[in-house]
Amino acid sequence: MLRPRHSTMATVGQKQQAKDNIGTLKRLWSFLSPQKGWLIAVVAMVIISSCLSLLGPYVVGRAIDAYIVTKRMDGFFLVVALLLFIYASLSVSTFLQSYWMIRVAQKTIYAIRQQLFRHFHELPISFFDKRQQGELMSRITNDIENMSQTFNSTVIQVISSTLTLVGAICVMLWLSPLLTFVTLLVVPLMYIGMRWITNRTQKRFREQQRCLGEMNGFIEEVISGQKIVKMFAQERRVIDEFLRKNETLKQAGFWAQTYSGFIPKLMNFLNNLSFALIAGVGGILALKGMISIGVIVVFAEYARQFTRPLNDLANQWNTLLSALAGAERVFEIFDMEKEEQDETGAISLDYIQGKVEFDHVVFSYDKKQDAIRDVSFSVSPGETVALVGPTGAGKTTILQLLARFYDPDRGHIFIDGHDSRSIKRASLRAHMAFVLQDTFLFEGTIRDNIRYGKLDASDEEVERAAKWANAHSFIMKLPNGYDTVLKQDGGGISQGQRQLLAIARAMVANPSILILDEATSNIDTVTEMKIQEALERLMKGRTCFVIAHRLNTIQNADRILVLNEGKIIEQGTHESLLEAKGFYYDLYHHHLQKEEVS
Ligand SMILES: Nc1ncnc2c1ncn2[C@@H]1O[C@H](COP(=O)(O)OP(=O)(O)OP(=O)(O)O)[C@@H](O)[C@H]1O
Repeated sequence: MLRPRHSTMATVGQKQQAKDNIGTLKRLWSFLSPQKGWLIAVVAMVIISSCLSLLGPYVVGRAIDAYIVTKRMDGFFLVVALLLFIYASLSVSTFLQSYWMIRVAQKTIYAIRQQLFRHFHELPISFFDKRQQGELMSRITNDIENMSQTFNSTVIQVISSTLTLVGAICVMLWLSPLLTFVTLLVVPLMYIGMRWITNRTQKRFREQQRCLGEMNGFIEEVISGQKIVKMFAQERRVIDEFLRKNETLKQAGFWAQTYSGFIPKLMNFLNNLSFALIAGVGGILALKGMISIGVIVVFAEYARQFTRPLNDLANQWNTLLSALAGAERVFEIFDMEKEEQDETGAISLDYIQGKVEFDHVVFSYDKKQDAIRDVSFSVSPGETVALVGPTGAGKTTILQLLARFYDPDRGHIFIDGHDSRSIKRASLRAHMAFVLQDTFLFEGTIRDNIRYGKLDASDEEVERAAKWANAHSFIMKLPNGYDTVLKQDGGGISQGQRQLLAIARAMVANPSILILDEATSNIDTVTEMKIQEALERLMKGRTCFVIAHRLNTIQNADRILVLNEGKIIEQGTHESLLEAKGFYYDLYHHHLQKEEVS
């Protein structure tokens, strides 16, 4: 009873798959089409080389009948010279076809990679929040590489194999329809075998790519969090987890390769079968004088030429399926909705004073539970606001909304009186600088890392900012001063020094609004004092929002916003809040004070 239902579902699935594959191929074509001219040249070369490879055996067959069987030597050398010419031209045309195709492939892959990388930058922060870095990197590296290899060889192989097949069948039919029929007897077997195999391989290849992406994500996570792994002695658990992922990948890879490995074996068997049939039936026909020995030789050679392209097509089919699986994953990223475009008529602000207003702002990440619930407050230019509250209270979310990484679901945020939605995101962020807990430094010189805050800053500006940020003296002690190259993510300098560089970077940007997420890590007292002093200089005259952990920062803030469960429950100065003996009072006595003491 279940069987028919099952097979109907399978057919629907296959139809959908075929539709998806055609869709993916169409999208690939949109990337290939700018290279149309070169593609035409490649196809021309493929046609020439396919004709030449068909011509060779035909000339050999004719030579056997005309010269060898009849033992005539006149013209024999001419035939040899002709064969030399055919095979030399074949070499040249095959060289040109692959040289031009590689050119087309590399240009196309370059365009896809470029577009994908650009697209990554247009995606909203929420996209990155939900995904592993390594898995995304796998798409831009592995999947694209997979496509590149397919472009390099598959297109040529598919065209050349198809042409050779059609050409061989035509010549065979012309020479002997009966022997052609015998040769073609194996084709239905090939079709059935291939269908059986490819139905199984595509699923497995997709699974293999997915597992590879997942494993890359895991590796990336473990390598970047290696310190934490060691600190918590989690090596065993991590290795076990890797073992599980590796095992899944091995299984997926094993079945994908095993099924696809059946193809050449099947082809080989059918090849030999058709060879035997030609020899047997051809021999009988020759004995009866119906065909010549030369024709049998041509058929035997064509049978090889005939199954080889089929074999190639089958192999290429696998490569193509695997590349299509990769392409699907790449296009999946292209289909992700970009960060909302700036509203039409959105303005750019050359200068902002730094007045910030939240007006009944409500926001939820998952559209189920509100992270920010009806938050309203107003901050004057130059004011320093400390955000305090227990973990998950919504402090970071408020700052993310301010920088328009997300927009409120309800309510408004005004900057200098303009609704933040009416300001271009880039323009708004250009007036802000961030000094976050985990300072991200890029691979490059110290100078370039500071200059990241303002790309056109002069060397003098960079050094002035570093001096203000108390970073100059440690930079000068480094072997190459400002030209010292930092390893990826600032490896090679201390946590405190990284923070000083982050302050210098913000300083050079000269923002009107500063967003600080104070680091909680323990830093020696001298560096801590340097950071404190640098921050005070940086904050002066700017509107500052600080997720505060240091008592000192909180006490010095013009205003403290106390958050709990997404709501502002109290606000005021340190003294006034203590006097009120409310939530802040408890927080101060039970948490903030202790943290400071420790
Ligand atoms: N990217 C996200 N996707 C879904 N929910 C999120 C996301 N980021 C934060 N949240 C949720 O939103 C709420 C507020 O989080 P938020 O990070 O703003 O708190 P916080 O006060 O900054 O906490 P902490 O002091 O621990 O950094 C929490 O319930 C949190 O789980």
